[in-house]
Amino acid sequence: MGRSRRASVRLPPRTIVRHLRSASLLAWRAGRLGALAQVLLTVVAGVLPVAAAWLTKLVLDGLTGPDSGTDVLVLAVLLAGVGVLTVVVSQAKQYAQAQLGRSVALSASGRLFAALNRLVGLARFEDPRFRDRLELAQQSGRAAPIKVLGTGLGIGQGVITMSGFVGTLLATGPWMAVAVAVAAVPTVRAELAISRRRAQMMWDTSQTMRRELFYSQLLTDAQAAKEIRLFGLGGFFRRRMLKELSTTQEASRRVDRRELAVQGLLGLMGAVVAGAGLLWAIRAAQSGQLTVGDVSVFVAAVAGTQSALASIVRETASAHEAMLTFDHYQAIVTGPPDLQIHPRPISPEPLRQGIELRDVWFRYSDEHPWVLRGVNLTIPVGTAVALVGLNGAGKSTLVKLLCRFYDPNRGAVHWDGVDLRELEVEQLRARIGAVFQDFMTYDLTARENIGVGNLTALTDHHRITSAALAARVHDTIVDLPHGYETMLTRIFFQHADRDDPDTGVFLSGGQWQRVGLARAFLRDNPDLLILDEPSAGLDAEAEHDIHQRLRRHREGQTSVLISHRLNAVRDADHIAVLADGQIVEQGSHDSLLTAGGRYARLFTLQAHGYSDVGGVHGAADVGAVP
Ligand SMILES: Nc1ncnc2c1ncn2[C@@H]1O[C@H](COP(=O)(O)OP(=O)(O)OP(=O)(O)O)[C@@H](O)[C@H]1O
Repeated sequence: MGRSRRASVRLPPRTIVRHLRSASLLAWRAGRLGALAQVLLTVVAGVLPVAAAWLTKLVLDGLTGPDSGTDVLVLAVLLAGVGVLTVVVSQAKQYAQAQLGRSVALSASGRLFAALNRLVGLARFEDPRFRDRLELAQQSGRAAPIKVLGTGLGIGQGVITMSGFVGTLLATGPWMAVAVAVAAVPTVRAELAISRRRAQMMWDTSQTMRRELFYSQLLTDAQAAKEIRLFGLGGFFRRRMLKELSTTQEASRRVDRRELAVQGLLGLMGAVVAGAGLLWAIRAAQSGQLTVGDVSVFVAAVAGTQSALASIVRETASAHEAMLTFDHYQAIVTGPPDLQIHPRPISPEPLRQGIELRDVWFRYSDEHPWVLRGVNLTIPVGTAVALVGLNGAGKSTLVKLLCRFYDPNRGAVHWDGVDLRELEVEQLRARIGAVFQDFMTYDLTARENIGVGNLTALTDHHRITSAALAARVHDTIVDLPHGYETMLTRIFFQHADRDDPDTGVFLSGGQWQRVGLARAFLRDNPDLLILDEPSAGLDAEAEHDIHQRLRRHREGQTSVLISHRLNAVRDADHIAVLADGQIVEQGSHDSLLTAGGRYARLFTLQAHGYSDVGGVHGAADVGAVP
């Protein structure tokens, strides 16, 4: 944990005040009625202890004084009423707080995820510091506004109670009011220091917490279960998870211990002050200076002032801590865009000439090596361009730049001569259809798994089935227990349904791949079709079939195809070979074979591999070539 991580929890007072305002506004906008109810109940809750103390005094004085009569009974009934009201108000406050908490959680999560969706690129999601922030932001966005309101009201309640008791103290033993106030000064400092320490601890342990979460999710993940069992990794990951958990716990134990020591000392000091006051009050009562009722209200006033003051200090420290973590929420919600946003973005026109990469240099961050080093490539409209290269050559990175998930560090990608940075990014992506190597398998129905490829067609049965037919997965889907409405997961079902196949199914890897293809086909005639290893999980027959279909589907369309099976790319109009971050060869299949370079070597190697075993279609993985 570096120095920068430690420094980040200190906030200037101006920022704290700004966060306080934002958090209060968030709570207020989320539930005005709930917030008002809280304020009202807090005022009542603040007055009640003072009323109870005074009524007790009056009852005691009535009982022991000369004119005891029916008034005492009335006072006793009032005292009992205050007792009942205290319980009712406390319960009502709890309910109002929980209700407000729910509204704030809804509103805060809505804002946070809207901010995440505004990030158009991928870099932030891959930045560990951002992920740490996100983890804390999810907690603090929901908790901080409630805490701020709660602490604000808690302080208000404390002030009301304290004012009542301080008045009482001033009337009975004014020096006691001063002593209680002076004893509170170190408490304020200590509580604020502890709150800072706790916020620091949360930031310092955020990575450990994320790792613990990662291991615990891994141990419960259905997909990971296979390897974990085969390789006997259960104990290994469990130990790692427990280690991370105990590291986090150790850090929080250290803060708890310090808090315990500080609280103990402060409690001792408070007890000494209260004890001295009690002695004085008893002596004063013995000498006839105070009545029994006076002693009771004095003792209640000392205890009440101390506890109200302690609660004010605690609440202040808690608000301070909440603001330190709320900073992460604010940083994400009000953070700058991840990619450069053009002030007046152009709406991209249908592709007429082509896409061009001009001297594109790219690396994932300053700490990473260059992946692309001056790539120049033209993808003319209506042509199929294949990207070929060893594992890690940068093929997927290049297509991610075409979708503008990242911007090049140097050079530019042009869409009909316009830099992608000048185009409206959502509209650009609406013109691109893609199947990625690591496509998603959603825990949704078959229809939705295809429909997410184009939300306007989500409920259009005809379009969904056409896409499924094109990807040759329609027959598989209609054979499922509920056809297109079958859930392609079994993770959401109740225990009682676990043996019922109707509740959801698992697809094979190849079947999923076809669903992924159908998803891409749902985009009507995209201007650019990206196929990054679209057939890696298919059997030889299916692969051949899919490639035939893709060929037809691509016909006349602008497409970029990545495949390690060179047989699948030989029909492309143009083949570009990537190596060492550059295009080292390009041309048609025939011209590249004639040139006898890298492509020719790889193709011959694969072809030999197949002729050795008598195969015809497909080829071995280029990445396997040393
Ligand atoms: N998100 C990322 N952050 C940092 N480095 C990355 C990231 N994605 C890829 N890389 C690195 O960039 C390089 C190129 O990766 P890329 O996935 O583009 O290669 P590829 O040619 O598609 O490989 P493959 O054939 O194995 O799919 C690799 O060295 C990889 O480690």
